[in-house]
Amino acid sequence: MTDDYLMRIGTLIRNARQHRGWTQTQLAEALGTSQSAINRIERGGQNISLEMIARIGEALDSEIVSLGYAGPMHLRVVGGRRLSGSISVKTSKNACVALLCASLLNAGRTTLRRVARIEEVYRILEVLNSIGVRTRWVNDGDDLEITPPARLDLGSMDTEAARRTRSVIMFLGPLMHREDRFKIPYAGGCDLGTRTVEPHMSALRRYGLEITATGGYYHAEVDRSVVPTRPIVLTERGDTVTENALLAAARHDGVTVIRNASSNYMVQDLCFFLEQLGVRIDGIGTTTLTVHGVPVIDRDVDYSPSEDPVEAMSLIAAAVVTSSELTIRRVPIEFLEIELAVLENMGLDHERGDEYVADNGRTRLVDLTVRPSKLRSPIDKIHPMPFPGLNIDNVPFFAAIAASAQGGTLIHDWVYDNRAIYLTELTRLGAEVKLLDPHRVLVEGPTRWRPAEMMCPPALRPAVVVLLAMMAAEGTSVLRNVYVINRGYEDLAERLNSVGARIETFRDI
Ligand SMILES: CC(=O)N[C@H]1[C@@H](OP(=O)(O)OP(=O)(O)OC[C@H]2O[C@@H](n3ccc(=O)[nH]c3=O)[C@H](O)[C@@H]2O)O[C@H](CO)[C@@H](O)[C@@H]1O
Ligand SMILES: C=C(OP(=O)(O)O)C(=O)O
Repeated sequence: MTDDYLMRIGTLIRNARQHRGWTQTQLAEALGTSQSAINRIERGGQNISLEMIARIGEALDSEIVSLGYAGPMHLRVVGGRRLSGSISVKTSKNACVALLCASLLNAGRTTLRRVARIEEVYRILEVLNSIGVRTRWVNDGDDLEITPPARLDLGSMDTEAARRTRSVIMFLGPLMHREDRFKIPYAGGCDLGTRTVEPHMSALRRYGLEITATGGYYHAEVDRSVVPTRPIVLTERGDTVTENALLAAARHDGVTVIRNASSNYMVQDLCFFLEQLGVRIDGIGTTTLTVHGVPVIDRDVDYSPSEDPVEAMSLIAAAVVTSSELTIRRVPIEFLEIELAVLENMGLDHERGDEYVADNGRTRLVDLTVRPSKLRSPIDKIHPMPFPGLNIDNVPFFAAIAASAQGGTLIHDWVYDNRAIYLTELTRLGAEVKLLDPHRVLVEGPTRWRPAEMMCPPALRPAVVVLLAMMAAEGTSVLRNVYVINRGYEDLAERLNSVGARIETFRDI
């Protein structure tokens, strides 16, 4: 129990220190102690006095390191309120994590602008910091500066942080350029059922990377005599597998053709970033990418990842279920066109402003106003496809929207083994959601939402869907343990409150 308590305090201190952009040495200096003492404290290996906790809190100017903040975060939602005004979409989790991994390709300093301050980013930063990469938040904490060391200390990798994300799998591509042998922990993330890594292995094998998965680790060994002599054909058009293949190709001395590549938003952001690193890529936005690799990359670069289409979809769904008029700014329209076409057919009244370009200079954005509408169920089923299909991560939001519409909607989530089941949680808030089989739910609307007290489903998007339903339900609901939401959304409760929601954050002691 004591050990567990010390670990939790240690993690809070580490998070607060990284939030400030400080190294362990900087914090040690501020406290007049040694870096090794800070390291022990952060790992929960040292008894720590209340006075020391207070001093650390003061040094880091952090409310986080104060008593009463150690437990999991919960939300109390007073629902039935209309939203109004405007809210801006933040940069995407999935591009940010890919770019953080990609920064390992560069010996120079990488600056990423307006990086989403979300738990998934923090986990990858913890992993990067633990292996010796220096990262610091600059410009009032908006931007992130990343400088890798000449040699990584992979033996010290923070495996606990690594195991909490799926994204760590994208270390494979960059690390194979730096090490002949290395290991990374099995990738984790949401509980969505089995997620294969086989496509990653078969793509990277073409660069001589052999992986054996034993004892909770992927053990990787690189045979540098093996290089791709013909196009790499991905066995799945997956996002992170495409990114891994790109990361491998980026520093390969030659031209690689990647076929059946995902052309989804995070892949495009990664391509634009690689271009800044001097890697030429033909075919961005298509399923065939031709990468002209550069063996040594050493540049100070500055890149602005684009806005998150899934966050935009979440906000559209928030407006729909609460029957609100809401303007959503900075919507990456190219990645929401099918969703909007479906919603239009369901009767959604909305208006798009003129297009403008995102800070990456490439992605097209619009401001979108959603108005209260009488929706009817779609004639056909809702099902995702790799881009340019309806986004896989947007499917769960259609459950909440369908529950607000008149009639029955079939949602076919063929992609994940274990995600559709979480949509049945909406029944606890009054929706009629029937699980037909592990991949299909039938939603019968409209719903008279009612409040409930619930645990957060262990999957990001279904968890947000439950939160949205709570916002629609008149009365007070409680959603417990929302780490999974914070994994992908920055200050969601606070931002929704700024447009009229009433969501309070609280924690157990
Ligand atoms: C960090 C990151 O970017 N995560 C995203 C990425 O994860 P990521 O790219 O890691 O997704 P996975 O590789 O796990 O693919 C998701 C599921 O789709 C299946 N699959 C995928 C493509 C395909 O052509 N055929 C197929 O069957 C996979 O077997 C798996 O069951 O893509 C997912 C699908 O868009 C998103 O939910 C995640 O938010
Ligand atoms: C499933 C998701 O992400 P990840 O790949 O990070 O688990 C998601 O963003 O909905």
